[in-house]
Amino acid sequence: MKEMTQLKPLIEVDQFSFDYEQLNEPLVSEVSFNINKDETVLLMGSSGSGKSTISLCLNGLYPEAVEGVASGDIFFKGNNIKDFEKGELNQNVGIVFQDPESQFCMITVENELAFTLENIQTPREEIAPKIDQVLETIGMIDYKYHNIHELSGGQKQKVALASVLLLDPELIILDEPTANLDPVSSLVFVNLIKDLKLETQKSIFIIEHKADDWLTFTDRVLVLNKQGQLVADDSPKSLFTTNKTLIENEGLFIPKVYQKQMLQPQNEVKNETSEASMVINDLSFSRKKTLILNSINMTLNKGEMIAIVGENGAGKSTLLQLMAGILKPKKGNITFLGHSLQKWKEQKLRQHMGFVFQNPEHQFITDTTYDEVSFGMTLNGYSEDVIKERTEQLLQNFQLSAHKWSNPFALSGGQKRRLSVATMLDETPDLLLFDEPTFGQDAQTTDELMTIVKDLQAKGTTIVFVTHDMDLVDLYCDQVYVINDQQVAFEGHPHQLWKQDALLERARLRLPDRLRHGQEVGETYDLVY
Ligand SMILES: Nc1ncnc2c1ncn2[C@@H]1O[C@H](COP(=O)(O)OP(=O)(O)OP(=O)(O)O)[C@@H](O)[C@H]1O
Ligand SMILES: Nc1ncnc2c1ncn2[C@@H]1O[C@H](COP(=O)(O)OP(=O)(O)OP(=O)(O)O)[C@@H](O)[C@H]1O
Repeated sequence: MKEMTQLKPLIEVDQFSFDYEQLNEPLVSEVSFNINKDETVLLMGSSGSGKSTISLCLNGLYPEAVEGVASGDIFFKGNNIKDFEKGELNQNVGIVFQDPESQFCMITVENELAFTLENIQTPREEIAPKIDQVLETIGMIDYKYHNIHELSGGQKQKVALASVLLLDPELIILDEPTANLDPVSSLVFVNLIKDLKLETQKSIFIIEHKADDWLTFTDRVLVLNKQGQLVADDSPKSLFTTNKTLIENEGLFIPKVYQKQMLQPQNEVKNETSEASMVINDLSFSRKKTLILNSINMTLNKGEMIAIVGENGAGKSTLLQLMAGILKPKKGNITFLGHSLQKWKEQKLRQHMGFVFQNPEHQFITDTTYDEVSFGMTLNGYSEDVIKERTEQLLQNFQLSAHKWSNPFALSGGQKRRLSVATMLDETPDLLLFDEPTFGQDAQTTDELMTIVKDLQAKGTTIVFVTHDMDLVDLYCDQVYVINDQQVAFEGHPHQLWKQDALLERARLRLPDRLRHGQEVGETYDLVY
């Protein structure tokens, strides 16, 4: 497959369909589109519509790696990808997976990147400088010798990107690449891809639910509908102005610059009862002699919605795991419902407190979506009728009924996240701890998920979530904590936080959409690591 015709589109997808054997209906139906050299194409579609599946077909991983059947054709520079040798396409079409963890083969960051370079026969003497250069570019040089499994979610995502950059492919596919990045890292990342494209004329294919930051260099937007058909292939401007209804009907996010009216948060309301659900006193925690959290004090009141924010690696997930009793504090103590967390019996604690992991896969323990939701109720001895009724209801609320008998690991990224939340709601907990609750969701599922969470809050549940989504903080939270330099750098209502310019910058946060006045498409930021 050495001869490649330059004039053809880089990628040509012709009447392409895809069926998973486990699904009753075809997932992707007769989709046709091109990606030309030097083009940036954005693919949008509701959660579960088949976006990741298409991207994995573009670099030839699917259908071979799954129980699925494809029809139609995909061409790379005029050559059918079926005719490529194994691995040959990977160098030309690089992909950053939605779940970066599924991408790694080695233990340390350095070895992972060296492995990538060795696979493409990079001369030995070039390996070390190339690794240093790419780690500098993505702001991860300090983590060169770290174990990958000990990195935070955002740090893992950056390493996955570094790996693909080293391959230097002609087409880079990015499947929700900024989902785990803090707001400034996310913008830095987008600008990095933009510069890369300008300098090297690479083609970029992005899957994102929120298109905003990508618009300055997106040539075309494709929209996949819920039936797996391609219903739009247009410039962003034309699509988001003349075809807005289509986007709304598919439940997708309309970029801020094309919205007439932004959603407004509720007014600041003082919680009159102020009864504490959890109190954290002088909490410190270290990992491998590195201090992660230093003397944290927090009081989480009953029935409040509380966000924890901060840059990648700040210690947010660590703090949440300490609150859940999964990690034990080195110093200080945590009281939950008036009793020391350490004194709670595991089973009792789980009845009163729900915890949703950052990576939903870390939570799955059964073989079907149905069993995953009903597991807790079975353990707690509920009657079969009650279990069936509640499970069916939860599956319906989280748009998972059609996937009742699917293996949780075979769900789409967004579906996995919804399942991991549903499993915690078999009872109404006193405290619900979420690590990135809405990551990977489209506009409609974000809205539905937050409505469910708000209903729980109305019933008295205290909700704590870690997030990089400042709109979520702005719209829903009563209280926000900023973790910076191992400490609580801010505590208060989100409205107060948005006034703290210096802190926002230090903690790599951005204002929510509604407050970014006068910042048109093309917003640039003074971006330095
Ligand atoms: N199992 C582990 N062993 C050692 N260090 C770890 C481990 N897990 C995380 N860390 C380190 O602890 C620090 C805090 O990680 P944590 O996951 O709490 O950050 P975070 O604020 O949730 O980040 P993100 O926004 O990227 O998810 C990071 O520097 C990370 O590299
Ligand atoms: N390996 C698999 N086996 C069976 N079904 C699968 C498999 N992978 C994905 N699916 C199903 O195919 C559908 C599309 O999944 P895909 O990951 O392509 O969606 P997506 O549009 O990327 O969604 P999201 O925005 O939530 O990431 C989902 O309903 C999912 O359950």
